[in-house]
Amino acid sequence: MFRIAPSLLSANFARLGEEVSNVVAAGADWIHFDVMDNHYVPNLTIGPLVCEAIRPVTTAPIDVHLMVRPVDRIIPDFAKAGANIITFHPEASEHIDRSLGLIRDSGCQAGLVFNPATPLHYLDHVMDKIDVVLLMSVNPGFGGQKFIPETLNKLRAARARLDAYEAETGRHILLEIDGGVKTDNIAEIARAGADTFVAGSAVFGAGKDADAHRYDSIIGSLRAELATVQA
Ligand SMILES: O=C(CO)[C@@H](O)[C@H](O)COP(=O)(O)O
Repeated sequence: MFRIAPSLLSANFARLGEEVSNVVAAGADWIHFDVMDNHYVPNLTIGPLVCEAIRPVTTAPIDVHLMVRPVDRIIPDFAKAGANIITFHPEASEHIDRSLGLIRDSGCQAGLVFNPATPLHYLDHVMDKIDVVLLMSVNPGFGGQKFIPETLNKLRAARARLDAYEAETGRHILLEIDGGVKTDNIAEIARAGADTFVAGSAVFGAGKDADAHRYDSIIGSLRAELATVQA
């Protein structure tokens, strides 16, 4: 099963609730929520207050991607604000195992995020505490960047690793991709192993005026491309 997670980073912030309802009505599976701190990444976005504000608007899972350092003190705030999934960058955490535990203990699913040049070995020893692996296919901080093609090899390596883990334990870990996902590359990205697709500018760039019909059309096109791939 494939999941599409529009990234709010490219949404119209003046009409955020409406944007959330419209993309979910158009078939989005998750809402991707990018948290940037102007410290770990050179940009500043939204926090727990905004997460709390959109929570009543949808029952779709809110997928919080923390691009912040330090990580731990903000985790309980997002859990209280209604996040369902919380992911963070291992190099931004002092104690990766502890941060994953904090997320799980607060009732959310937990994941690690890998920048294009961050090695997958951060997964060693913590696989049992992970629900999602998120690979960045751009350097984090901004929407609208171009997909970095080398990410396809990294996806294949991550897929092999997660499949081997599932064969051994019976536990499925999601493999999410984020950055530069469009209708013309989503099928290739799925064939490389991703099952969950963050798309910011591809979705919201197509409907800056919060026109729900445009979201139907772009999410429909992304799904049509995915339908050509064996899940
Ligand atoms: O986390 C990030 C950027 O740091 C992403 O979620 C982007 O927001 C994806 O945007 P597009 O590349 O799809 O426009």
